[in-house]
Amino acid sequence: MTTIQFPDKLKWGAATASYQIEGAAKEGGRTASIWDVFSHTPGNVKNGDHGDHACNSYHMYKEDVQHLKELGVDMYRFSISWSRVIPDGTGELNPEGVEYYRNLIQELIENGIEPMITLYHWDLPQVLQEKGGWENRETTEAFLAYANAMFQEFGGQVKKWLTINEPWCASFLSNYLGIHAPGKTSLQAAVDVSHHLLLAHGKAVQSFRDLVPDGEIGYAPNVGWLEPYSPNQEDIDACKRGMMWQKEWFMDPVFKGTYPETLVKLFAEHNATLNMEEGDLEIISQPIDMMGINYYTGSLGRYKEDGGLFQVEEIALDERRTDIDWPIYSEGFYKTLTDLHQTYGDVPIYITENGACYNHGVEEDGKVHDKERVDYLKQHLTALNRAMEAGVPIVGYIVWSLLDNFEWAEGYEKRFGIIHVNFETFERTRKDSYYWFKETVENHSFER
Ligand SMILES: CCOCCOc1ccc(-c2cn(C[C@@H]3NC[C@@H](O)[C@H]3O)nn2)cc1
Repeated sequence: MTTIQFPDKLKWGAATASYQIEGAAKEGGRTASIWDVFSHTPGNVKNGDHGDHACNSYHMYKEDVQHLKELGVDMYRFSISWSRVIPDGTGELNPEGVEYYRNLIQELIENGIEPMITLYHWDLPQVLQEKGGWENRETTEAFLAYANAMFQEFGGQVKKWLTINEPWCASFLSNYLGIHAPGKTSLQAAVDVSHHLLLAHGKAVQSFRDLVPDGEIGYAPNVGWLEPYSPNQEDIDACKRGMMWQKEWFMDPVFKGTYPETLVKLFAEHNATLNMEEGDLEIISQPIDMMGINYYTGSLGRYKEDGGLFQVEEIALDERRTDIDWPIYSEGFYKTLTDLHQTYGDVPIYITENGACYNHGVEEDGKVHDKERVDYLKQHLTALNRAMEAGVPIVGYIVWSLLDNFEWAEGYEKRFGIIHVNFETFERTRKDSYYWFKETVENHSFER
């Protein structure tokens, strides 16, 4: 047996998101978000699932906090439902909505768990979508007002903040590929949304410096790794293009104050122009205190002339896939982390999401034997440890997810939790992976 030992300074956490776990969609003054509309539109979500009740965490947050306390983690990453705290998208705060998050934060702190808030985890108020949503530059001002209100309400107790979760998903997956809300299929819309998300991020970072001067703020891009299928230059270039879409497009503006020219040109060739105003990039490239990285999967990449926008096709390294059919590629995690460090320097990195979809149910012994998830976590935490030893400044690892939850267009069938949720009774059952993660956190190490 080999021991994988982590430095004591590495923080451990678990993550969720508002639309995926809260439920109470029409309670406490909350109004519809784009995900309420999208999930209630037939055909958009598997099995017609939606987030009306989700994990019922709006009513069960105290139990969730107890699971976190007994897990022994340092921090809990959750997101705020914008339409719960500001039902009109702009203007008045909803006291009931604010009170829910104040109670959650209080419960966490009283149980020795540090809150990490994600301001935008995809659930834009529908009221704002009806005014153009993120395609409308004005939404960046609405986001700033929402962020400021949250900084003022919770900045005294909450010192770790993320502005935007997975901007690639919230822009291209949602407005070009049409797979997530609002389900558009316009490259121009996606390019506009991606820029406005980054602009909103920069405006919030600027304001955060005044409102929470002792806090840390960042954002949480998602990245996948594409390893060239062969040493042929066309395969190497195809992989660079494919990864640029999630990596350089969302990181160069923040860390270098520029967009990658290759993609600006590629989008223009497909009639999608980057519409910026003077000063936008200065706002976007405000220094941040940390970067969240969400990593799940990777594969080999090979040039394919008719391989879509980036002329690349993905080929799984081997047949092992999770139950959401994503290849398992922990070496890609190591390569992603070392590549980011080489490209963007010593910005502290939180792994804000890493985890696997396995759809085990509760067995007759009342347990959930998700060995495959434990194996996935062992492989990826080994890769993380290698990256730390290679000098990558990783400061935290936050597993996705604490609970099985609403996995967007895949609905409830796809389970990422270390805790099983019965979506009829809302009963929580700790999986084998919960107990393995608890021991790993406790010992800062595991055997493999
Ligand atoms: C190119 C074609 O691609 C078709 C599908 O494309 C994707 C890509 C990525 C995802 C995806 C889902 N998740 C997990 C969530 N992260 C945030 C949290 O809320 C988790 O639920 N991350 N990425 C889904 C679909």
